[in-house]
Amino acid sequence: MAVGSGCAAVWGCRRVLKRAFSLHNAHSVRGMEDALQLVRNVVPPLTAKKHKGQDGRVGVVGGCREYTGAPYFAAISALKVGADLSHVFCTQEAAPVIKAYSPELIVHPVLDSPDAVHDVEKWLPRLHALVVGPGLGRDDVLLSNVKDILEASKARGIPVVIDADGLWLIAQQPALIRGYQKAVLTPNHVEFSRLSEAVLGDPLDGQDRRGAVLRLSQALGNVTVVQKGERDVISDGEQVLECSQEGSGRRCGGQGDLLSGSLGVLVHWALQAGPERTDGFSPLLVAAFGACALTRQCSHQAFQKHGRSTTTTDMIAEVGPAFSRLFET
Ligand SMILES: NC(=O)C1=CN([C@@H]2O[C@H](COP(=O)(O)OP(=O)(O)OC[C@H]3O[C@@H](n4cnc5c(N)ncnc54)[C@H](O)[C@@H]3O)[C@@H](O)[C@H]2O)[C@@H](O)CC1
Ligand SMILES: Nc1ncnc2c1ncn2[C@@H]1O[C@H](COP(=O)(O)OP(=O)(O)OP(=O)(O)O)[C@@H](O)[C@H]1O
Ligand SMILES: [Mg+2]
Repeated sequence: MAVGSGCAAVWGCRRVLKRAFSLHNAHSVRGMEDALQLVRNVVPPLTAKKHKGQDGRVGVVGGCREYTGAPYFAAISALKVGADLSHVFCTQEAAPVIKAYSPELIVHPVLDSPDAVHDVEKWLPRLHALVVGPGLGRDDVLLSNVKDILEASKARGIPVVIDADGLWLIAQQPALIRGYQKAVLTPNHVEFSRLSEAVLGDPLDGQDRRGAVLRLSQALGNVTVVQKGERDVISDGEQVLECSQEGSGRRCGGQGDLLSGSLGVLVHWALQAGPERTDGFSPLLVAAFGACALTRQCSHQAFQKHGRSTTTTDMIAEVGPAFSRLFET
């Protein structure tokens, strides 16, 4: 079934997509293919008619004394996926380090300044999406600034991807994000348990990952949740998708940052395309599926070249070829 043209009814697509997206059963490749096609539907064409910035201006909020790699990975991934401009809002100390990694990023050393919230807020009208948390750390002053930045982003309707220490903040104050339908949370195993405990008071049920992700999303007022793992489980509180695109056995740090940065761009593209292009599925669900598939494909391709020595930098070098392979076929 070709989703889009060949799919007569949204409900037909839904039935296909609702089947487990596992490569271990006969329907799965077809299910994965259908979901990949939905992602293809939202990728904007490259034309001579566009101006710089139209395909995405993404901001990453993170980067402190300890962690400079994570915000770099997220921000450069956004650019490599196809954003036109990628900003990093980090602490003063982290800024020169991040700038030195890449001349392609716009780096603002503002997150620990007395006017941090104002300094970020003035950029918000120019941003299409914000990725909050990679390498943020857990300093109370920074977290308090980020809380206000999140409130300001919500007030402007800016889509937010929340990852890493941003999820630590949400676990302390779930109300910050509850009911905000333009938010996607991307917890790893430990971050998911922490959120689940904080929001539902549940210890994680490892047997029923789909149910656990669905329940967390519902309890947060249909915020989209991506639980990363052996399979990535994604839910908006109504649908559950699983992504089992082949990755690799390499679990080096930074892969989640690649995912959250990519997702920043894909969320913008999917929202811009709208539900008609995603056959009635939530654009954020489709964007999340795309970012998961892309990250895993990067891991797969990098591992084929570098084996055990694969690092996130090797994966980022695969973003272009992996994207073409998955979404430009
Ligand atoms: N190069 C860098 O600057 C990097 C910085 N990072 C940053 O490091 C900070 C802390 O992130 P962490 O992810 O370490 O979060 P946590 O500080 O919550 O630590 C999670 C711990 O759980 C462990 N863990 C992960 N998956 C697990 C699983 N499935 N089962 C059992 N244990 C598991 C990890 O080894 C880690 O020690 C964040 O700001 C993050 O963005 C990471 O993104 C990695 C790369
Ligand atoms: N056991 C696994 N098998 C295959 N892929 C996995 C496995 N665990 C995680 N992944 C993939 O690795 C990517 C990052 O997930 P991970 O759980 O490592 O995030 P993270 O801990 O937040 O990473 P980071 O080090 O960037 O913080 C995701 O695309 C996920 O699909
Ligand atoms: Mg992480």
